[in-house]
Amino acid sequence: MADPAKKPAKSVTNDTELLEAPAGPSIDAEDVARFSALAAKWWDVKGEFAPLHKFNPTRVSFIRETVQDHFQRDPYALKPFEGLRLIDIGCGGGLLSEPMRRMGFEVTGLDASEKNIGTARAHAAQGGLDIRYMAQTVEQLAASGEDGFDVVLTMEVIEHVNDPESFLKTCASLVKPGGLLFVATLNRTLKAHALGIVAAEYILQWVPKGTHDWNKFLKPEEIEGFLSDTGVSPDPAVGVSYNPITARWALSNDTGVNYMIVARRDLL
Ligand SMILES: C[S@@+](CC[C@H](N)C(=O)[O-])C[C@H]1O[C@@H](n2cnc3c(N)ncnc32)[C@H](O)[C@@H]1O
Ligand SMILES: [Mg+2]
Repeated sequence: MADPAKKPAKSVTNDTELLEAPAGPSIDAEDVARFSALAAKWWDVKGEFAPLHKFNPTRVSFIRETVQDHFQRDPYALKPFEGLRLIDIGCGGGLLSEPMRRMGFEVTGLDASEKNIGTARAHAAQGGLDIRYMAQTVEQLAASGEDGFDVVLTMEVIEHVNDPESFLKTCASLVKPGGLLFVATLNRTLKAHALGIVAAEYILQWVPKGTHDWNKFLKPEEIEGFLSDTGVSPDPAVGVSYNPITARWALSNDTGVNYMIVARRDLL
């Protein structure tokens, strides 16, 4: 297995680690291979994906509250989202797909890495969760004539793709009339470089070195620009910040490091 700290070779054809990654305009094969190499670690709360586990409760409750308000669902229901279709694009090991299924959504989890999908499937089966997992690119799914989704999630993925604009436009095309798109990523600021890369990868070593490329981080206005002619309208970005004193993540007004954007498609 490749050492995730070391960048795999560039060539797609000469590296077996990379062969399993489907090709497509948004695929950064090197990046997908880095996640594949860690596939077994997705559910290790103390492993390489510890930060995702740590901020999962914050983003899951944000999604829950936003969807509840938007679709006027009962906040006290055990499974408030029954009857709604959700797709988790770049689902990795299913850290979001699973809580979404538990809240009643009919869930499709899609990832470019066959190995990640293998981990996600095995974990969902252990928990008795019925989730449709697919090792595909979003472009392949969109081209297959798939019906739209009430909720489209692409969380912590866009900073890992090539051609983020075409990737996001394809994601937006999957949102049904009246539906929602959630995008989460890191901002291209000096602060995000200091905290998201220098601190997280080198000082605290929360994630393997090389996990992120600062040049691929996006400013909220760039995401808004990509969405401008897609028919989905973005709300203002919401920050997600880490408090080093309480060691907790929370929503905040500071979009300078991690942030999420919700965009809405009008009903026909
Ligand atoms: C940081 S992980 C995020 C996982 C998950 N969304 C979460 O937040 O828990 C990024 C994931 O995106 C996947 N990925 C990268 N580029 C992709 C693409 N173009 N299409 C689909 N998945 C992609 C990787 O394989 C990896 O599993
Ligand atoms: Mg990331």
